[in-house]
Amino acid sequence: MSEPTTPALELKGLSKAYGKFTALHAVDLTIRPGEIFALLGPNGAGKTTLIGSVCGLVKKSAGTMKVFGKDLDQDPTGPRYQVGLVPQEINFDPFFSVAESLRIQQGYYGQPRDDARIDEVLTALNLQAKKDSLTRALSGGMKRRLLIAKALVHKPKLVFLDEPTAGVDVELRRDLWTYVKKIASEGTTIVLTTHYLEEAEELADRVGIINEGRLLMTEDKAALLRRFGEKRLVVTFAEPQAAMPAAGTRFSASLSADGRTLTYVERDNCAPSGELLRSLYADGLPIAEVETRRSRLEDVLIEILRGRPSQAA
Ligand SMILES: Nc1ncnc2c1ncn2[C@@H]1O[C@H](COP(=O)(O)OP(=O)(O)OP(=O)(O)O)[C@@H](O)[C@H]1O
Repeated sequence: MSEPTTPALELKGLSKAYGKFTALHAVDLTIRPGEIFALLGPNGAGKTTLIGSVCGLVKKSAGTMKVFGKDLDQDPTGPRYQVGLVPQEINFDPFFSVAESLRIQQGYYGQPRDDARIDEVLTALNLQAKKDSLTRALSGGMKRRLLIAKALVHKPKLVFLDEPTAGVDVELRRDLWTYVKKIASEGTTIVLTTHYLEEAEELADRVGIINEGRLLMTEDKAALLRRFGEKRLVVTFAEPQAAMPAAGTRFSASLSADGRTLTYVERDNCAPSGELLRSLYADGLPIAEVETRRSRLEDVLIEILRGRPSQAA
């Protein structure tokens, strides 16, 4: 049996009320060290409130929060030195240069000046050429790169990325994905919120779904896609079929009203769609086009938020 490891983050009954409005309802969440966890949910679900509570930007109403086993009520500052946050909003002093603002950040986290680390982060985020520019002279995308550099320069062990690639170009998205994977492989724990589900699909080991302040589920991404996902085979015939072909009946496929397309939904424990296709060819049906489509995280999330998963657990 493996040794129990101390979670990177442990939330128990975390609640937040803004006046009469409850933004977080007793959230329990454990993040394992070294994992990339994507917290997904619609606008206003409570993602930023959760992250803000851990980072000390939001005052929780109830519950406990532990970072690497240390209770933030008992020590609100020490454990937070191990945390980095990429906030949604750009928040730096426009009068410092890029390098200066990173040096200040190192000092703020009680670290000695480390120019090599600054260079490393700037290179990883493709910002090296702007090292001596004033931050106010950066473009929007470059500002976002700097925001990420600032969150990482003190080598945090737990990093929150709150919509890190909102409104940025494809190149930064790719750079960031590569860098996030690299630091995760070196042991950094990442909690990510994103509305780009492709981003969660690319990066996350595990996914949590939050809605209206309630954590609905947490699950390994691959298992979630297997459990709720489906594969769809759509066959278009060159000539309309008057009735469902025999093979389609055997596989419980469906035929469109105009007889032109046959659709087969393949789920776990179903016969593979390749078998149906082979039967259709063997029966000499006039197949013009074949298309397959696998559920993406986006499809799964929509189903779960609608409260009617495409397949029961
Ligand atoms: N300072 C505040 N005062 C009152 N209500 C607030 C405050 N901050 C957040 N809220 C409310 O709390 C709820 C959760 O907001 P939060 O910013 O955590 O959502 P989110 O999941 O991060 O959304 P988004 O995806 O849009 O960033 C929202 O209904 C929001 O209006």
